[in-house]
Amino acid sequence: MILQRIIESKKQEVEKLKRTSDLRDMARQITKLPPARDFKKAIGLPGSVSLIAEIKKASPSKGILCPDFDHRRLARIYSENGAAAISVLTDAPFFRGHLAYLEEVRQETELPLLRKDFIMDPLQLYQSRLAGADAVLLIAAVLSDEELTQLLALAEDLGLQALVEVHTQEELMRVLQAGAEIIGINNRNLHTFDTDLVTTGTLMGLINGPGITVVSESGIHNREHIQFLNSLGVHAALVGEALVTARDIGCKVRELAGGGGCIAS
Ligand SMILES: O=C(O)c1ccccc1NCC(=O)[C@H](O)[C@H](O)COP(=O)(O)O
Repeated sequence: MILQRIIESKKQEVEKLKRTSDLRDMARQITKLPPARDFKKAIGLPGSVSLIAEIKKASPSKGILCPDFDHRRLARIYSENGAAAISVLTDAPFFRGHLAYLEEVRQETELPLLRKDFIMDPLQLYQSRLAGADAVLLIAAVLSDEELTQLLALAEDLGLQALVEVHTQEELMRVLQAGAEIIGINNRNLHTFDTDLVTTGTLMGLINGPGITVVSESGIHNREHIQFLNSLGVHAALVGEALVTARDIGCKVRELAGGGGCIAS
């Protein structure tokens, strides 16, 4: 499965990073930073679906999505047209992202920023906060219960919020048990890469605790999809491909964020 290949590559990347990083110095630098922005609050407005707009150059399933990719420009367009938060893919080998994109996007917008990567080690949380992230993605499928609990606690200590991603009922039960408060339901089947919003419909029905913010991720392309998610009570939609491949990106952001539509994009 692609996730296993990504994780093997990420483990090697993190081991290399550890050889050149001074965690204590990173922790010292973090104490000097202003507080992170409130990602959960920005995306959790009841009664509507907030847009988390993703800066995504490529994907393992589709290759290069955006040949004239410009992360700074995307951040400005997303901010000016009604996105509630921005997700920045920083994985290089599989998504052609870069940590520097996060730092540079931070200079373009005041919106909360999600670092989207494959986080499995505390060092990556320190690195994320220093690069300007307000929130990080934690993927239940690649973390044990113990790792998930530890990373959630450290993220909170560092002032980061965590979007915890699930694909199945079993993963959902694990992350609720671990105390996740922002849950991402990923509609992408990682074996086939097919997306189906029914995944959100199925898992959403199993979340009934108060204070949980739910994000539907992947395969969201148009206003009808957003309306369907709204009918389920989902708080936010995470969208990459439909935005970066749109002919008029600003229009597409407005269509998905509910601020007016666009024709033929
Ligand atoms: O995008 C992929 O092909 C992919 C493959 C394997 C693991 C993760 C993958 N995507 C990460 C994401 O979660 C998406 O970038 C995000 O949900 C936005 O999805 P989309 O709107 O469908 O680009």
